[in-house]
Amino acid sequence: MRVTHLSLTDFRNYRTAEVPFAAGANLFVGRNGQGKTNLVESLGYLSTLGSHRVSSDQAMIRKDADAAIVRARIRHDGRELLVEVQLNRSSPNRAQVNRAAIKPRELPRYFSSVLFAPEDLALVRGEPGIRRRFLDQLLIQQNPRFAGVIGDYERVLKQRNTLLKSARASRVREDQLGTLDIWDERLIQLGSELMDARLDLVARLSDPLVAAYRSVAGDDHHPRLLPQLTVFGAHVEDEDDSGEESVTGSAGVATTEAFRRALANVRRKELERGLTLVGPHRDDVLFELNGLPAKGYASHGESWSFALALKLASAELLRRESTTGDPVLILDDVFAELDQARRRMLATAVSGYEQVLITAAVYDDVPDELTAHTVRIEAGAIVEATDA
Ligand SMILES: Nc1ncnc2c1ncn2[C@@H]1O[C@H](COP(=O)(O)OP(=O)(O)OP(=O)(O)O)[C@@H](O)[C@H]1O
Repeated sequence: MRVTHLSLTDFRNYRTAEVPFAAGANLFVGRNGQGKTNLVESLGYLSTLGSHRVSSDQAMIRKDADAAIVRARIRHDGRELLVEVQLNRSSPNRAQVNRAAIKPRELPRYFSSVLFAPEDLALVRGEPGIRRRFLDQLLIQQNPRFAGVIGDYERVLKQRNTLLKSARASRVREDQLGTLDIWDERLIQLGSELMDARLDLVARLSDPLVAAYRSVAGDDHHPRLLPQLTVFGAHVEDEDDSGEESVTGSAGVATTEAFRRALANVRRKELERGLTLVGPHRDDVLFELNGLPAKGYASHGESWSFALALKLASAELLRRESTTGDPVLILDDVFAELDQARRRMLATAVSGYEQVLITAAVYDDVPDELTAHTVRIEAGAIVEATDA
């Protein structure tokens, strides 16, 4: 799929903007702080309902405005769609497809993009929550139904934690906590569905990741993704305190059963701490490079290649498995970080995509084959668009 036109209203530093897009590579250049990232961020938002820079939507609404509108004309399989989201300061966001209202969470059914930016280094170096969010976002892109599963799980988790906290405060005895069992069942059901989906996703990402790593780094490295599930750790901890190999993979034990046993094992601790200690909200996925954890061992360049390869692998998966076809690939501020050889390799790696959007402060950082359609941006305005 590809974007043919983007309209922005009060999005970040854009009052209004009308941006035409070409098929293939589109380069957005301009000095620092002019609005290049803002522009591609708007398209990232349209497909994931999130920003790669902020967790709150408020920052994306232009200062002094009440609402921001992102409207994109999309072409896929010979059909045109008008996809739109409105971010509101003081009321729920709204979305439309061809002027008909839809739930915002349905947007990934209509528009798909994968964005890579320097912030993605945190995928490798940051906290587990960043990796969980990455997996969940990809799950939702592949199947928007998961937004509901994840939302429900988080709600049940919150309610269960409230119950555990109040039990701790009033020192209620364990056997008086009948309602906890009811919450447990709901938590287990939703949590197992999420864990299974993440395990399956990680398995499907593995081969594309190896191929993508080779395509951007050229080295014969072996990147691996190893799921770390707290419910398996807790289950085996009881029999073997090392808990080492216990935490990776499903080891043939159904996640539902593992979750149930893990909750039973940690119940006393949970009542002491007033917190749910096992489940997908505490899981991680270990990124390994040549047998060593990337976090803490990989060099800056290797970590960067790992994060980039993960995003390219995601794009490949969406391309293979989704009805939306090729996602729009977005490379935000990427080329400045790479040496000449890697710039060329990346240009080759992305050349097969129907559309690639690139931002750069320095035109010469971007390989020639990606500069055919160049748009110059200054202070939240398109000042020039040229086709080679
Ligand atoms: N909600 C907002 N309202 C108004 N202006 C905003 C808002 N959010 C961000 N900006 C402005 O947008 C500008 C940053 O734009 P952007 O991040 O797109 O820069 P860029 O062109 O990608 O720069 P760089 O090359 O440094 O990455 C800043 O001047 C910032 O103050």
